[in-house]
Amino acid sequence: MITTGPEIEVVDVVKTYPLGEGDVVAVDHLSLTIETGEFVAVVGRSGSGKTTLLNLLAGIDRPTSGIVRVAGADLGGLSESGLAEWRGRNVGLVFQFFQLLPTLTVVENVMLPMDFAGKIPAHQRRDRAQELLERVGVGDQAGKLPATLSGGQQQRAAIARALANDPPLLLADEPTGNLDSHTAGAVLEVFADLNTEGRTIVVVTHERDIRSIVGREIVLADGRIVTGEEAVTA
Ligand SMILES: Nc1ncnc2c1ncn2[C@@H]1O[C@H](COP(=O)(O)OP(=O)(O)OP(=O)(O)O)[C@@H](O)[C@H]1O
Repeated sequence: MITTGPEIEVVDVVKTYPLGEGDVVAVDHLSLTIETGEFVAVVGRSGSGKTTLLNLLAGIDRPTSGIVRVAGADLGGLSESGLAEWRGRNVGLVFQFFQLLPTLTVVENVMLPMDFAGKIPAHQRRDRAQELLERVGVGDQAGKLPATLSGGQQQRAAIARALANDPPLLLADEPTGNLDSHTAGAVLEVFADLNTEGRTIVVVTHERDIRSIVGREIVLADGRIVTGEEAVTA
């Protein structure tokens, strides 16, 4: 994982969504830097812009204005296909509702991003997928269909899938939002372990205990980063 400069650099980014009676400003002149190897939580009330920010970092959305540099790339300079290729190699995504393909077995779900990116040689993919599933504690579930797993097991499988192409950066949007508190804590521990291996991790979350796990909390309110008193009440 050789990188130069910070893993993430956001400079004066604005994201607006057109709405009938005027634009919604989801991200409002936001700048931030996240260094390689950081574990950061993005918190804030519903509608504060957390998911929008994460989607900008993943290159799923493009900013209305401003610069987004992630994992060595200026995302504004990439075409749609360039973005998809960059994402496949550099970013692992984890979502609230796991989004495993229901007709593929768990191990096949983990192999899928390897097939798309072509970064891992074909003959290594199944063994690598199995190893990743074992790494996150669900190696014994590899041959099953996702629907037969518990929520926590499905999220572990989704994390293994996010690691498929060994990305330097993991982005997770409410990864524990659909789990009970005990299971949520265990899943957050998986992220913490992956962070100690040097991976940069950004998690959007509503978890109250997140501060004891992550290195830094970024508090959003109305599309801006807030600090001090403002952050406490946000
Ligand atoms: N596709 C869209 N079209 C129009 N408005 C949108 C769109 N996506 C988000 N918004 C608006 O942008 C603002 C920020 O939304 P966002 O989903 O980023 O917030 P959030 O902090 O992730 O909220 P939550 O915690 O509820 O998921 C909100 O006012 C939302 O209604």
